[in-house]
Amino acid sequence: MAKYSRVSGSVGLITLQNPPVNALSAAVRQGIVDTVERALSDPKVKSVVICGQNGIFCGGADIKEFGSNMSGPPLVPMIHAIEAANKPVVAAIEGSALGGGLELALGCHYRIAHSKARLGLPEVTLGLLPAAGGTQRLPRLIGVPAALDLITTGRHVTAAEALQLGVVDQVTDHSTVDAAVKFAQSVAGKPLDARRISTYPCPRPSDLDALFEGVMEKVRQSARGAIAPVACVQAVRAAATQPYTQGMEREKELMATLFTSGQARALQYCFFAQRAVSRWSMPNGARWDTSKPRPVHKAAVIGLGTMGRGITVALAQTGLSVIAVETQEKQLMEAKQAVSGMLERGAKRRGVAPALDRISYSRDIQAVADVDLVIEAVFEDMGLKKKVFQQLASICRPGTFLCTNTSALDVDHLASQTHNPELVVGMHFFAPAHVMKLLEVVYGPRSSPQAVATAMQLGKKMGKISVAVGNCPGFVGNRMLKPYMEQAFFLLEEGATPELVDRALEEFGFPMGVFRMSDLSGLDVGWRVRKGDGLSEPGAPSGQPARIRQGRRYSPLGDLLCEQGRFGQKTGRGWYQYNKPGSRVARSDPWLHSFLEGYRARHGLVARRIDNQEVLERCLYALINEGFRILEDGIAAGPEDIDMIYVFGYGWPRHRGGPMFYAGMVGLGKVLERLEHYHQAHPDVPYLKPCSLLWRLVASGSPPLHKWREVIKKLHSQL
Ligand SMILES: CC/C=C\CC(=O)SCCNC(=O)CCNC(=O)[C@H](O)C(C)(C)COP(=O)(O)OP(=O)(O)OC[C@H]1O[C@@H](n2cnc3c(N)ncnc32)[C@H](O)[C@@H]1OP(=O)(O)O
Repeated sequence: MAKYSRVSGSVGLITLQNPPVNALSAAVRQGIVDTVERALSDPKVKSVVICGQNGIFCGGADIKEFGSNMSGPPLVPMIHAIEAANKPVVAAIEGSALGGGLELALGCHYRIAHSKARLGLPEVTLGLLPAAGGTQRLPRLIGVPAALDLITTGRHVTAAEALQLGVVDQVTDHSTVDAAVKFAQSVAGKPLDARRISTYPCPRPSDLDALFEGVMEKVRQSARGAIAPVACVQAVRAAATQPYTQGMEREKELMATLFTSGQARALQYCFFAQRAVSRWSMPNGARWDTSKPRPVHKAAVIGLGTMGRGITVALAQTGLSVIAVETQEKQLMEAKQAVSGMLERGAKRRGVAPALDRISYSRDIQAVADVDLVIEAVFEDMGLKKKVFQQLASICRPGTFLCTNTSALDVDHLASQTHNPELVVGMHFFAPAHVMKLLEVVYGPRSSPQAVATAMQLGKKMGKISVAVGNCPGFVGNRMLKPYMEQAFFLLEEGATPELVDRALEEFGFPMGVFRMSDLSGLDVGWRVRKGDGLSEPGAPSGQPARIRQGRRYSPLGDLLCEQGRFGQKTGRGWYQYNKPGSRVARSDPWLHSFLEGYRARHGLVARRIDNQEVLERCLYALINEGFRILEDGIAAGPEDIDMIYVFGYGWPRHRGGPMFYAGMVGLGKVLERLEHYHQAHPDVPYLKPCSLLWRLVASGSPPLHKWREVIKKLHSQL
């Protein structure tokens, strides 16, 4: 919808009305067409202002409409009609002008923005391109290199940057609509030919071919198989090399391919899933909309290793007062220096003052007595964490939330060390904690809804995608990683190399394959966990075959590498070799290959040819199967939670939507059939046995992902 009024005697004011972001739904587009026509045909109206209600200009096309049959007037002719108008049209930009919203503004003759407004063409993040003339008008207005940057990254720019680039004509700190109306009056009757961007020649850089080749190369590398960024470059190239009308044809043609692509569906799913996970629920019925968080002004971090330092930085940058505790003097001094460095670098990047004075450091845990919330981040050892929780329970004032940063340990067991287990939750950060977007908020059976709500809200304030999950070994992310890694090890035993497995996963879109990732995070991490689980020697009972543990197939390959001191990048050797300890460039290691050959010979294993498809099916379907078990167990409330954990914490390619979405795209029947096939071939690998929820979903006709919750609910009610 769009409201029309006449203001200051001669200015037609069109206000877009579609809360919350004034998206360009069919009704809004119809409203714009009607009100523009009305303004242009009213002889009293000499100029026009377009604005959005509630302080936001326009969040772009209505993404919800993309999945359905589009009706209503199309954007392109609507924007052309505005540009062709014989009265000046001014866009008054408050809040956001994004996607189709900015394209609408580019069709106007002038743009005035509030200083706090953000502008951008984020279509690429939805698997699309700015197909309402954005790829053709923006390069004509601001030049090819700047347009390529905005269109291929989708980044939002501030009003100040938009002014500097020439996207807007004026920035105001006051009422944007008042400024636009005044401006519209001042330009009434002035010639408009020079204000129609589509008529501008596109500035042609002298090194056009080199420029586009360079950008295409960069985009291909960072896109990891995503098609939209490549199409964006092709569309801008058309603007630089062809007349406007032909450029528009090219834009339309490229958009047609993207619009119906699986990648666009996946990315648009991610857009909504990212927002859906904040509407959390627990199996006991507690929910985001009925649980009130308590404000947190002062927090404490216990333990200033890598994780504790990152968490301290993230809290301070959020504006909280932080007490950072480390009992070892040397560690404390080192941590203080490291935290200050991180804060200074972050502040420099963001052009703000570093939040150094928000942190006070202490060696004495008693210093946390009056904080609202504590995040314990000591070494991942249950004995040590228990001791800290017992201390916290006696030191902290009543009502203090006690959170543990653990990647796998039993949150409920820690809660039982305190007098108030309802105040305890897990906050599983990902390294580096001040950079990584994911936070798993882990509730135990006794965690109160208020504790969960408070941790979720704190995560949001810290700029994290917070996902509430139940308590089980590994929670969601690491629990699913186990079968994935296990399959990768088995593939090595059967004839693959780390290079082959990693290449398949990287071509799929992961930034790093499983072995390169393992070298980065350190092989000793998993070794410690396996030892704790009694899997790795010497915990395993003597006399049992080397490749069987606890009655199931086991690969000791990772343990054997650790026994050789090959912990990955930090020791300069792991699944790959590195120039020196700490170096990041992985090189193939002949030692590893002959080690694998020797291992296979010792165990009577005959190497066979393994292709990319088998790598993907075995690693990914085993991981997905565990995802279904997690849903079945009620550890995650829905598939969106799992998908966002994998997209934001584990490098799952966003254009593939997350593991559960991917399973739906492949077809649940196919996933089931391949799991059955592999389980028959490897009956001693329980992770390959299709779980009952997957069977049930297939039996109920493989419903679309948004209907899975109904099937899960039925399953739970029958248990
Ligand atoms: C021919 C094709 C031409 C054009 C193509 C396009 O224009 S594609 C769309 C391009 N636009 C975008 O990508 C912008 C997406 N929106 C945002 O980035 C943010 O929502 C925004 C506008 C910066 C506001 O952020 P804020 O944090 O304030 O709110 P939130 O993100 O939680 O959104 C609030 C609710 O609005 C829904 N929503 C937002 N944008 C759209 C949209 N374009 N279409 C439909 N719905 C949108 C969002 O899902 C939230 O809904 P809720 O139910 O509350 O979760």
